[in-house]
Amino acid sequence: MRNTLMQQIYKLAAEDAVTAMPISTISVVGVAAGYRGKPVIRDVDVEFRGPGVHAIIGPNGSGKTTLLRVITGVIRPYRGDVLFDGRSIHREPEVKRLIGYMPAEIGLLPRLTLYENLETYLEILGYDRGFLEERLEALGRVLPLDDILHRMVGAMSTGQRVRAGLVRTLIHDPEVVVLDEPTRGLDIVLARQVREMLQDIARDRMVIMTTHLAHELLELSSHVTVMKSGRVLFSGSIDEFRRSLADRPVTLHIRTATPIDDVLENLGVEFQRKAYSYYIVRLPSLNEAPRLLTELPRHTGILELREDLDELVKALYEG
Ligand SMILES: Nc1ncnc2c1ncn2[C@@H]1O[C@H](COP(=O)(O)OP(=O)(O)OP(=O)(O)O)[C@@H](O)[C@H]1O
Repeated sequence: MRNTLMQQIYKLAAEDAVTAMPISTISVVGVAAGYRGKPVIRDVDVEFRGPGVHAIIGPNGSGKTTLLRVITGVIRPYRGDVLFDGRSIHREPEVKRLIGYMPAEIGLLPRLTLYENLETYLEILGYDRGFLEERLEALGRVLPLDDILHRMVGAMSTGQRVRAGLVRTLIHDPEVVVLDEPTRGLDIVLARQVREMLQDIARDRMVIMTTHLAHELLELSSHVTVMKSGRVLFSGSIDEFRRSLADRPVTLHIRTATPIDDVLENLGVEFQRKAYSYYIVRLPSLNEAPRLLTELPRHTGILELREDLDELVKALYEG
């Protein structure tokens, strides 16, 4: 087994949290929600069951973030409810303590240090300072905190801010971890580290996250929920989703450190070189992506990778 960061964190968490019981089911029941009285999600019925990564995908503006906000109790639905093993997050506020939520904007106050953010956050949740020190000691044994703990959040680099955001998200040892595009804006190496952490967390806990990246979806997720125009179009296992994608082509935009024409030729994929080391690769099916993305780093650095998951989802559900 890999001795990664999160395995260690969760070993510690298991020692700390003797009484914690994993949440086995989150049920979103008949939810309509939105802003200023206007619903942006409607008739949403979906269930997240068991440990693993539950990905929510869908085009921009389809309501993914709004759904996460309803699940985490940040906004109240106009209709319906969200039940954590039968307990309503909207009617029983203590249920919120079971969740660690990292919004797309990370959710830290920029004028405070990480430490001050953590103090404020735990105070809101009703924990005392002793608990903060205890958890920091546990997390600090495995997650580098020295360079970020007393740094003002507004002065952090993107990678530091995401690391700080994860510390804040995990500080109260949550049963359910909810993340809005956690790898957005990260370089390839850091994004991979974050994915490894999430995989480890998801061994025994529920992780619910949004993504726009097809390869991230296939690499990480056990379950997928597809949203479009505020409604859920599909919710099921990654295997069911893969089967529905089996014959769909996908286009990847890849920038590499050095040219890789011969590597791509050997892999037998269709490609166009647009500039010195910028390629457009057309795969016959999205299921081919993991093979390609495992092979390429053996030959050169990948500087940038984009795939149009939205386009794929659109093609799937409109055509
Ligand atoms: N705070 C807000 N106030 C008013 N409208 C909002 C607010 N947040 C989101 N919306 C609107 O709700 C709709 C759904 O947005 P949401 O952010 O949930 O979608 P999304 O699927 O997460 O999009 P993206 O992929 O771009 O992050 C959009 O039309 C958006 O403009």
